[in-house]
Amino acid sequence: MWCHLLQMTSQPQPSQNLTRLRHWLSQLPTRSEPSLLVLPECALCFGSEGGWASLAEPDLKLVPDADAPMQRELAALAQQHGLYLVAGTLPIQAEDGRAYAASLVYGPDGQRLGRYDKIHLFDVDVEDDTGRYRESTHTHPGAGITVVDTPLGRLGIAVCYDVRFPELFRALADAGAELVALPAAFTEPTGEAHWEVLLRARAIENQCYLLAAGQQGQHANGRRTWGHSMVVDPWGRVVAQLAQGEGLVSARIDPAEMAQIRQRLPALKHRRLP
Ligand SMILES: O=C(O)CNC(=O)[C@H](CS)NC(=O)CCC(=O)C(=O)O
Repeated sequence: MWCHLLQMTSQPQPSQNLTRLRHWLSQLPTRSEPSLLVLPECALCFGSEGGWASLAEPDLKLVPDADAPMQRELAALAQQHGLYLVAGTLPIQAEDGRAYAASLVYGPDGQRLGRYDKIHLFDVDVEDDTGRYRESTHTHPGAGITVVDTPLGRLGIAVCYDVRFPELFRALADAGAELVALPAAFTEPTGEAHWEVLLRARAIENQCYLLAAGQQGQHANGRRTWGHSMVVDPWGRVVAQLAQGEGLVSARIDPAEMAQIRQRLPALKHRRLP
């Protein structure tokens, strides 16, 4: 079975980004078995000053007749292309005027299979042109983990800065995750220093696939993102990668190989601390 990552250079307006997304979906190989596609963080609306919370939609599962064009379009695209889709993140309204950074998962019939809200928010000072990141001013943190069963295996979700918190990935592994999708928008300096090491460490220590789809390039607000979207296998090998530019990254998922790694090196069973 195949998984695909889409690396994007998303802009503030959903319509522009949807055009790019439709283009890349048309480039996907047609296969008889369903595949999985992971989009980057903020795939449909990236870096609009104050725009994030104003674009926020009600959760369509909770308010089925809501005006929620992004959620309706993503569900329709998953169905049209017969994909399991991890739709990056999009803003879902929070009670306090901020928005959750929600990563929604759709099945090939367009049904929504899960929602994960980014838990760890990027309130960090970085040595780049932006300098000061304070994600929590417009984003409400999530509070719980999410796993979804797919034909490729049990899929956990984490978002971007979450990759620095190994306890989240251990909780996903404890919940049976065999693949973890990671929509991201890493900064250039932190990406260059840490991105690949963090991804490979999370894959090795939890003996799972890491499916990390990043933003890359220059965005409307002047930010530059690191890209290097990659699939890491449970042995920690980078099996597919796109350093720069928009595009698809594809890799085969091999559940039998993962089972063999877990059997021969049963570190997850050798844990002695709680
Ligand atoms: O705000 C937006 O428009 C899109 N969201 C992001 O870019 C998010 C929050 S600012 N970025 C990260 O979490 C970077 C993490 C990172 O770079 C690291 O952990 O080193």
